[in-house]
Formats: sequence, C-alpha cells, structure tokens
Amino acid sequence: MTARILDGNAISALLREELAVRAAALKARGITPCLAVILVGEDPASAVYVRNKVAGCEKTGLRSIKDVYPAAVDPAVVLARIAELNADPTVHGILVQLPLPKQFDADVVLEAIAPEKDVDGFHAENVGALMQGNPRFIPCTPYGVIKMLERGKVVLKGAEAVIVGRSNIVGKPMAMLLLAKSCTVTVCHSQSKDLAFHTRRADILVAAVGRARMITGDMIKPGATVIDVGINRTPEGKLCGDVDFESAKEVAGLITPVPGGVGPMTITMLLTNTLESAERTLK
Ligand SMILES: Nc1nc(=O)c2c([nH]1)NC[C@@H]1CN(c3ccc(C(=O)N[C@@H](CCC(=O)O)C(=O)O)cc3)C=[N+]21
Ligand SMILES: [Mg+2]
Repeated sequence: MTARILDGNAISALLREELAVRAAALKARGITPCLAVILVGEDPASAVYVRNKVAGCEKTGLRSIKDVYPAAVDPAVVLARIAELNADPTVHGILVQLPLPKQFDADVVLEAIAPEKDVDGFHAENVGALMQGNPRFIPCTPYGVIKMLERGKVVLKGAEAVIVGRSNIVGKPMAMLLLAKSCTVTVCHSQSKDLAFHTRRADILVAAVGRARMITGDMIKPGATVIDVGINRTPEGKLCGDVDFESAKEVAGLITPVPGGVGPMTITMLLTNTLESAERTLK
C-alpha cells in the first residue's frame, strides 16, 4: 500500500480562489488589502520565500510592499520602518522574515510590530491569545497544517498527535491548535529519549525539526497521517523534508510532500491573515 498524498499546491489553489473573491470585495469597498514584508540580508532561501509571498499577493489581488535591507543594517533603522508601517492605515499586515542577522534581538523586533498587523502571529500578545483559545492571528505554518488535515478529513478528536520539534514558530503553536481540536498531544524534541517510541504511537505525526529525512518509515504507525514541515537542502541542492518520503509513504495512510506540501499552505494562510486583518478595519 502506498499513502494518499495531501497536495498543498492543490489545496492552496482552492483556498486562494476564495481569497481572491474576498480581496475583490474589499477593493469594491475602497480597501486594497496590503502586506508589508521586511527582509534583512541576502540568505538565498529567505529570498525565495519572500519572493513566493510577494507573488502570492499579486496573484490573489493583494498589494505588497517589500523592503530589503543589507545584512549589516542598524536594527534601529528597521525598527523605525516598522513604526512607520504600524502607523500607515493602508498597510494591514507586517512580516519581518526570520531568521535575522546576529546584531538583532528577534523578540524586540517582533514586539515592535503592532499586534493587530502581526499576520505571523508571533507577537507575545498574539501568542498569549492563541494559548487562551482566542486567537487573533494563527501562525501561518501550523494554521496551514490544520487546513490540510481538515481537507484530508483526518479525524482529530481523540487522535494521538505527536509533534517533533518545539520551536515558537511551528512546534509550540501546532501543539496548541491540535489541543484545541481535542487531540492528545505529545511534543518531542532533541533531548527526547527513544523518539521512535513516541512517533510510532502517532495517529498524526508532525515533523518540524529541520533535519533532512530523519523520520523514516520504521518510525511511523501503519496508516498514520504524516505532515512534513521540514524544508532542507540535500548536499546536491535538492529540497527535502524532515521525513524520508520514500520509506514513509509505504507505511503512512496520508502524507504531505516537500516541496508542494506545507510550504505553499504557509503562504496561503499568510494571505488569509492579511485579508482578515483588512476586513477587520470595516468592523
Ligand atoms: N516571519 C517569518 N514568517 C514565516 O512564515 C517564515 C519566516 N519568517 N522564515 C522562514 C519560514 C519558512 N517559510 C516558508 C514559506 C514558504 C515556503 C515555500 O514556498 N515552499 C515551497 C518551495 C520553496 C522552494 O522552492 O525553496 C514548497 O515547499 O513547495 C517554504 C517556507 C516561511 N517562514
Ligand atoms: Mg529541537
């Protein structure tokens, strides 16, 4: 048996059609939804993601602003620009691409973004709201994962969900969202003992560690849903996930590919949050 594929490009295409309709409706009311993206430095992977974000805006009818700063920029310059974007009523979403160069304290930058424009959902106030079960913006990657699980008709209530990785941007918010959907949630990380013991119990396995192909077929429960959040490059420069797709697809019931899985969904949810933010200005 080989697993059914959860196609992030296909699901994104469906969702983005609905978003384009919402964007057009807003424009008819005189509001052009707008996302501002700040990129510091010339990390090639970051440049690709930012390009995908800007292209996603264009195709869906959102305006985007892209500000690129040299890697050595004084953080004060970026903070001043954030203050300007916070005060600009034509801007509905602000995203500072992570990671930032070493002279930056990422937390200071994220806290400088107006919470009502923080479409990443990374501001402490928005993290708190998510934990309290009353989210303002759901972080885009875990939000995209939830949308994929819903499209795949995966049963969440009572399911054993195991997340590998405890980052602020994926693992932790993913745990909160799956908990809210009544999964039994386990979060594993680099210090976990006997990782495979945990992963083999998972009905839903979310891999978000950043280590190429570390989840192999023998670590997966037959029929499980496997969500691969990883985006790694092989020495040959090929994109690959945290899941060893070849062995995993023989065991899993449902699986996301890399590329074409969670990545495009992350961008779709960023567009969703930006539109939502623009719509809120009418309320
Ligand atoms: N403030 C902030 N917000 C983020 O949401 C954020 C971030 N910083 N820093 C980096 C991560 C990573 N991320 C991705 C977005 C799109 C793809 C994507 O489009 N992936 C395509 C392929 C991309 C390629 O060809 O390299 C795919 O998987 O099919 C991947 C990864 C957003 N992130
Ligand atoms: Mg870790």
